[in-house]
Amino acid sequence: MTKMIRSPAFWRSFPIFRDFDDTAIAALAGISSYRRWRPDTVIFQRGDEGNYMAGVIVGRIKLSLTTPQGRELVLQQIEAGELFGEMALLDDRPRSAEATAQVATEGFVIAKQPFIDLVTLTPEAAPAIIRYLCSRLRGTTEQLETIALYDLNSRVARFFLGILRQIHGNELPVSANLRLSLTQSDLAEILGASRPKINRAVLAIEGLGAIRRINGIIECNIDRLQRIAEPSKL
Ligand SMILES: Nc1ncnc2c1ncn2[C@@H]1O[C@@H]2COP(=O)(O)O[C@H]2[C@H]1O
Repeated sequence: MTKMIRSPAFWRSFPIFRDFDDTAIAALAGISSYRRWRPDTVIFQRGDEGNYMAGVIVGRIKLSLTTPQGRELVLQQIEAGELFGEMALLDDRPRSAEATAQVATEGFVIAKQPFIDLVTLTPEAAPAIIRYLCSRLRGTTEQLETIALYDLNSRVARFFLGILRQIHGNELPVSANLRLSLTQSDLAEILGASRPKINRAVLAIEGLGAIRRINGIIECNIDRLQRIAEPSKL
């Protein structure tokens, strides 16, 4: 695995590093170290000092906020090929959310000061980081829109369509199959609702013929999902 994080192709598979030149890529390999996190490990807490950012090679990290009463909002789930913990590193403020490994996860960390030095020396870095942060802000806007403006059936439908777009791009087929590695509790955390309510919404969507669950696979009827996702278009 350490061999893998020395390879330029590995680094360029992370969109933020795609345009880095060979020197910068070699430097990245030199300032990063391999990490392995067991399931349920809290990697950092909100408010901690942030002296590294991290990336996922295999597995899944949850970024979330938790109230003192234990209510949780999942901001994002980070999968292979994605980074997290870059904000505290870039703005010199404490961690803005908690990071937890949801499953056995392998990844790497990049120490703060060497990364800042590298960014200062790499002209491609600033535009790449700006693009990355813009895409994160767009994700947050969509999440806010979904939670604030849509009822739960629409939220679930929008969630399925979001995953299908990650797989197929914006031109979705008429129907597509999904295999989710998430439980209904995970879905409840992501969509900001209780598990029983998510269960009712999934049943309602199934009752409307937009999905069919067979042996862990979700068969999606895209047109019906889109109608539920955007009820005003009905
Ligand atoms: N709104 C958000 N959407 C997605 N990811 C976020 C959001 N806010 C914070 N994060 C990530 O959660 C991380 C928490 O630690 P950092 O603040 O260092 O960096 C943060 C980002 O990587």
